[in-house]
Amino acid sequence: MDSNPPLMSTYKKLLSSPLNPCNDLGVCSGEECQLPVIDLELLNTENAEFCKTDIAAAAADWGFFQVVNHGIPSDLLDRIQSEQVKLFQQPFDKKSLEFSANSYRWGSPAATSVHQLSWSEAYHIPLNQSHLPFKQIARETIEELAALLSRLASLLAGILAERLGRNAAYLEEKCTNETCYMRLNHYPQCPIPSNLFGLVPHTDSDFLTILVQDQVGGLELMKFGKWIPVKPNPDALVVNIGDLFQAWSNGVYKSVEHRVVSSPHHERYSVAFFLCPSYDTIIQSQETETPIYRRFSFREYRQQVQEDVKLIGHKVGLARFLA
Ligand SMILES: O=C(O)CCC(=O)C(=O)O
Ligand SMILES: [Fe+2]
Repeated sequence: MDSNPPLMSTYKKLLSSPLNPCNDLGVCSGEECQLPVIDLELLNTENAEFCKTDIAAAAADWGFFQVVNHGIPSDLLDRIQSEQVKLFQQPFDKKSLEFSANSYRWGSPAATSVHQLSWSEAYHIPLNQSHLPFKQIARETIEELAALLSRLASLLAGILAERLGRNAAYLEEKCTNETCYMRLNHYPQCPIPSNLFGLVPHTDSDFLTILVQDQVGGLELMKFGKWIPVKPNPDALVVNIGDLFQAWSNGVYKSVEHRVVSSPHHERYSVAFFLCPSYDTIIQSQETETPIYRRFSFREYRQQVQEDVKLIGHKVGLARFLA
């Protein structure tokens, strides 16, 4: 019994349509880049202030950076990886029958063009649930990782807030398990020779995201108008700024577009942690600044994103919230 979702048969028509050539996705052949690497151990030394400055500079220049000495034990990362393999290796029928559309996604249900097609499957794990939507994965492993990533995300968000001269405790107070979530991603090997998207280009609708990825590669980010592949670093986690931080920082920190390109040779796994505030949190820049964006609540933002995806097939994001 096959464990991979029936992506090929479902999208056969779309993939063979001459109106939809899949060789023009702008898949990059550019050089892999080494994102800024921040050694978090420095926060415990007399160089802590330099380290914080580097974090804020990376968030402003790149919107993406890597962290090493991040405090997540490597054996926990190994454990989550093998749990994830076990979970996705279950027969597809079981995965699709057992889990609601809210907790399991495969492909791109609404895709009408290859540009909207994601060659992947994913589990959504809200942290406010006392039970996981599935029994097949060790709950303790997920909870252990979620707790550590949540602490790390708060630490980084606090530093980024402080560097803006804003109250560092504010984000900690607003971003609780009530709305934060994790996503387990699986990108099956893709037999189409001209690579398709594993995950379509997007920005994240949160304050910041922490990504645990394996060594396969495929993540790319937009910089200087070009797609740049991120070289996996076995010791590092990838951090990226989301839309809410871009708005809250009045454009200082950048929510950068990113995507995953599928591989014809390897499958790939990743885990993402999304730092989100409670739904009624108001996102606004400091009063002393001329705002780029109008003030909005996280609830309003999420609803608008969902509405846009439903009505026009993609997220518009912050461009809808200009002042
Ligand atoms: O798997 C990856 O490398 C990126 C995942 C991602 O961007 C997301 O889940 O929002
Ligand atoms: Fe993302």
